[in-house]
Amino acid sequence: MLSARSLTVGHGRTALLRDVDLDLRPGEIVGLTGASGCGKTTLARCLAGLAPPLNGEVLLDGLPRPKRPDGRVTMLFQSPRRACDPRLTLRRSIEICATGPEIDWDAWCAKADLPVGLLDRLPQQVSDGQLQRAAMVRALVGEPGYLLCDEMTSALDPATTAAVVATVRGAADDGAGVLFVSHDLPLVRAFCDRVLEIRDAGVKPLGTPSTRKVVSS
Ligand SMILES: Nc1ncnc2c1ncn2[C@@H]1O[C@H](COP(=O)(O)OP(=O)(O)OP(=O)(O)O)[C@@H](O)[C@H]1O
Repeated sequence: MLSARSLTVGHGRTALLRDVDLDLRPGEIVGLTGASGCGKTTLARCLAGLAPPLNGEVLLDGLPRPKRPDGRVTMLFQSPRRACDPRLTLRRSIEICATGPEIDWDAWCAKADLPVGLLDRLPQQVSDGQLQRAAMVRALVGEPGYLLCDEMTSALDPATTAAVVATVRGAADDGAGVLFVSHDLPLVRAFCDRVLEIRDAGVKPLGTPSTRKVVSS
C-alpha cells in the first residue's frame, strides 16, 4: 500500500495541502480532482518521490519510501514529450524500463492500442496520443506497484482516451494501485473505484460511484 501520513506539500515555504492522509491500495483506481492550481500535481510528485514533502511522510507497505524514486512507483504525465528522451526510438525507451529479459511487443502494443510499426520511430515522428500510449507501455513494462497518472488523457481524443483508460484498468486488474489525476469529472466518476477531491487545502472523498466497491480513504 502507498500511503501519505500527515503529509504537507507545497513549494518553498508555501504549503498547498496540509495533513493529508491517503491510502492507495494494490488493484484500486483512485481518482483525484480539484480546481486548477490546487496542488494535484504537487501531491502526485511527492507520492512518486519526485519532490520532498514539507512535512509528514510517504510510506510504501508501511515503511518510509526510498528518498530517490525507484521502479515501484511510476508517474505518467500530461505531456509525454517532457518525459521522453527525443534521441531514443519508442522501442528503445520501452526496452530500458523493462524488468523482464524479453518484451512481448505484439501483446503490449495490442494492450495499449499502439501500432507495432511505430516502435522504431523517434518521439517527434509520432503524435501526442501515440506517444502517450508508448509512455504508458514504458511505465507498465517496469511492472510498477503504483502508477500515478497526472492528467494523462487531457490532450487525447475520446477513442485514445478509451484505449488509455482500458490499459490503466488492466494494470489495476493485474494488481497495480493507480492514482488518476484528472479534471474530467464524468470520466473519473465512471472509471475510478473511488474519487477524492482537493478542497480547503486537504484531500476529501468526493463520493463513490455506485457501480464500484466502497473503499475508505
Ligand atoms: N516549481 C514550483 N515552484 C513554485 N510554485 C509552483 C511550482 N510548481 C507549481 N507551483 C504552484 O503550485 C500550485 C499548485 O500547482 P500544481 O501543478 O500542483 O496544481 P494542479 O492542481 O496540478 O493544477 P492543474 O490542474 O492546473 O494542473 C500552483 O499555484 C502553481 O503555480
